Amino acid sequence: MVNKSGFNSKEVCGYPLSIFFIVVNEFCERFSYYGMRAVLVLYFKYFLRWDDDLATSIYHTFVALCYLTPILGAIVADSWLGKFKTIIYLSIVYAIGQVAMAVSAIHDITDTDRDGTPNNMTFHVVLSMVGLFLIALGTGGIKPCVAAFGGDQFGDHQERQRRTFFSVFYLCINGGSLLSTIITPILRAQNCGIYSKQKCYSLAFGVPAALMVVALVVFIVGSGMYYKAKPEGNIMGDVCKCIGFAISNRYKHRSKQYPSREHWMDWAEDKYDKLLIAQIKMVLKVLFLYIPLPMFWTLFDQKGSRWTLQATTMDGNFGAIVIQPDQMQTVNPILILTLVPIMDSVIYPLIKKCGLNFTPLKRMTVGMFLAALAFVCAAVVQIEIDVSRKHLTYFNLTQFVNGMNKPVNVSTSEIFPFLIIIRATFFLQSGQLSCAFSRDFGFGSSYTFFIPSTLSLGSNCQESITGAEDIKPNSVHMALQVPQYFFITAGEVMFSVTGLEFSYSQAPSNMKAVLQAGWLLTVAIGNFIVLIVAEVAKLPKQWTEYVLFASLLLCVCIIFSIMAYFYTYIDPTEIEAKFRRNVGDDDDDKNDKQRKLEMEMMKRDLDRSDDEHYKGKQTKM
Ligand SMILES: N[C@@H](CC(=O)O)C(=O)NCC(=O)O
Repeated sequence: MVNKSGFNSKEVCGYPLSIFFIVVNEFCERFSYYGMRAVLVLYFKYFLRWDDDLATSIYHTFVALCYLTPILGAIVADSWLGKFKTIIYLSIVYAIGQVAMAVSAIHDITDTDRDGTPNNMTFHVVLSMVGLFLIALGTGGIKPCVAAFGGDQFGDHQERQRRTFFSVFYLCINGGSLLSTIITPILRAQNCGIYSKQKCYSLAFGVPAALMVVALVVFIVGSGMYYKAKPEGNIMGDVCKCIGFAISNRYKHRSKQYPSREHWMDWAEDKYDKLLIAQIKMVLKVLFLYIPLPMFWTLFDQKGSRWTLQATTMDGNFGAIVIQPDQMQTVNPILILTLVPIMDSVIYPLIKKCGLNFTPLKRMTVGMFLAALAFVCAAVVQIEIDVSRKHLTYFNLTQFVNGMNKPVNVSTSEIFPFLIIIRATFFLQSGQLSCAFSRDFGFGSSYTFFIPSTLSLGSNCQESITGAEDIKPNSVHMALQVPQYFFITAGEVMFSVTGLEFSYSQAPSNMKAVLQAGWLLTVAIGNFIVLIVAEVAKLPKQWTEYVLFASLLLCVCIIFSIMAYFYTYIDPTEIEAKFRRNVGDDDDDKNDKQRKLEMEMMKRDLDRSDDEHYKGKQTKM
């Protein structure tokens, strides 16, 4: 198959073979990203021993950084390296970051006294922060490139196949996210270590690191099959320069003696192409509409922080399986995989049949409302938890009272997680004495075990050791989080999937990437808002913070619906064609030299008439 640029690519069932490598790459990369992110907040809390607020703040700073770097990636790819090389180089940076995270979580490295806790926490903090910075640079940098690189592989005659590719691409994102969010919490819950056994964060970060290496290798293997478009020049730079010129030119002509122009961007006409100005106007119109959007992400991204911390205070016993708090996040991709097809093939057509015009902006407004509703549900669940007063911690606190007159060494290994309850086995070691006993725990419970003075060589520890329950297990079930996950995911489908499509359809042909970067920027700002609101509000009760966020989004939702009401949908292709036709008509009549001459004369005439006009105004005044 020969694509639009004359590139001859191999095809399978009408699809370029190269996209197979891109789709697999995306699956592995998203596995790596979401797998690492799923356990991140618990790593901060239980490994680095940060409090909930610091853990939440650093988590959101990291997510914000991941969505700020796409601008950097887009600039590097468009103006310098091209998409292929940008993906390769930034994927290497990304993989190094993931490896740094895995190494930072090996407690044995600084556990000099071998008591199970790191002795030099600064080393672990610094290494993990460097790792997170590299990951943010890598994942954000490649984000606007991979999907666009996939789109580039199709010819103009393959519109249908390209659309299918983007759907499969989105499903791969959520497939990767779903699998990793199930697997990494399981790995994290294992015990591992050289000198002492601790929760295995190093493995939970190590597997995503390995998957990132796989993603890179798969992408490189496909190298010979890709169509690699040359960098088209820095469109983002051109846009900024043109806007800058319009502003400075407007400022230079700020005096009332100069006639105003229809749009402030028209002040760029003195130097820039009319088509470019028209395209920038379209982009600015959409960017203006983006202003309230970060608030949606402020709520949406808290499922990885506040909601995961909330789940640690709940009972994850689902009968046949025990769900880890960080595994609750899988509800989101599961619902995405089911809701997207249902919405597309049932709900939206049904609404259309009822004669309602459910425009993209209306869908996004409803999506915001649903996210606010999700936080109302989270607040109700939080009140339940607070009332139950059994929310100390998800981890079982265990202490031993030693009745013997010699020291006893106790170690433990837990059997996780596909059991109805958590069963912990303890190993006791004191001189010649060595025995083991097992106990079942409920989530959040705390026990004290008594080692009797009579314990000796050959004793049956299972029977001899008695225990007392200090804190009863968490009683509020994790299933209560399902409604809040349902509303936030339904909101995501209506808001995010529609928003992406809206941004694409309203963007001029050469600025689709600019608007994608703008869209991703709203996610970054949303995550910064979490930090600001949480810091400024400093509410004593978690449920009041949820209500505050729900109220803020509701207000923003009302503002957005008003803005949306005044928005008029455009067809960028038609507008661009109109401008090109005007230039084309000129081309038919004039040769290059003549046109240049005419332009010069026109400009001189304009300058003269402007001068006269201004002079005239001055005399009138
Ligand atoms: N629904 C999310 C994935 C998740 O949160 O598990 C999604 O589709 N995100 C888009 C992305 O590009 O990661």
